[in-house]
Amino acid sequence: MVSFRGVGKSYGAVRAVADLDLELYPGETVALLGPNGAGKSSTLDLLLGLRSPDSGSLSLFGTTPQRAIEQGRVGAMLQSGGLMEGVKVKELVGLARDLHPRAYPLDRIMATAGITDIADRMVDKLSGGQEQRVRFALATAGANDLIVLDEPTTGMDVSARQTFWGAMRQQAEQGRTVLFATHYLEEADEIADRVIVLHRGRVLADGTAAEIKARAGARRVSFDLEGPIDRDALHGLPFLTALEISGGGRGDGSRHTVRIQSQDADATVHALYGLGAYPHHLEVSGLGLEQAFIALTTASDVTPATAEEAAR
Ligand SMILES: Nc1ncnc2c1ncn2[C@@H]1O[C@H](COP(=O)(O)OP(=O)(O)OP(=O)(O)O)[C@@H](O)[C@H]1O
Repeated sequence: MVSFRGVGKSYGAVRAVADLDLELYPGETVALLGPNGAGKSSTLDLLLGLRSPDSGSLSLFGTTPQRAIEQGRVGAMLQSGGLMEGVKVKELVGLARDLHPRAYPLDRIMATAGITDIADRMVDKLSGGQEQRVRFALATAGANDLIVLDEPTTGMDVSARQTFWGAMRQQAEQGRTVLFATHYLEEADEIADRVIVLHRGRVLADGTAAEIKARAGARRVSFDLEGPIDRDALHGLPFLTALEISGGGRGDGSRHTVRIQSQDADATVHALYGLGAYPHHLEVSGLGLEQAFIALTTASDVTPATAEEAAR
């Protein structure tokens, strides 16, 4: 239903999207992740026909983005662009409803977005989180087949976020495709059934959150050490990608907690015993999505971050 073939987009010398191939299928909930400047917003702008590609081609529902939007197949909630001022919330949502070829009843849109209680508020008097909910109402004013959300929960409090994702789940259960860009990796982990990691305008990884975590390869190893520690020897352990040592006072008898990221946890632990160390509370676990994301993006950088930075 969405197809990018070799799509490129530059702004002057900045290559925001580079030779991007991407297919989205009906009913998927897809998270678009990437560090700042990775090209997420540019990709969404291209998808929505707000910008034209310099190279390659893209289609939505077998037609152009503009045509698909005219047909009321796409709803979007973007980061940029202010809301219309001088109108009440219900008037603005009513306007979006009137423009939608397959609109839902106004009460239902307002209730779904959790804005019934602010229906009579002026749009320019809303808090950041309330504005986001109104944007959400505008994106879901009718029966869209695809919903595109650029960092939708920025500024929302915990309960607003829960309401928001509950409503999005309902949309997905009704067979809609939901594509959202986010910096909240836990949202991607919990909500998306597919995660696409963009970096420097290209797809770096594409799969379920579990696949992305496995793809990062690294595992976490943590343990405590009693007594004096040899920091250089720990830094010299094989296959380390990150090392963090905490605790330990000035006295020799104190306990340190060591957290390691390793590309080969078995070999690292073996070498640790080889140092004559006796690790207590040894734990080996997979990476969370956040660490996997950092491991993947830093590994692909020309200048990788230091081990300490990667561990943070
Ligand atoms: N209108 C523009 N003019 C010039 N450069 C731009 C423009 N829009 C984006 N860029 C540049 O293109 C690159 C990709 O930006 P984009 O906003 O798509 O990234 P992003 O992944 O959405 O970033 P963020 O997470 O910070 O929102 C960045 O280097 C950005 O500075």
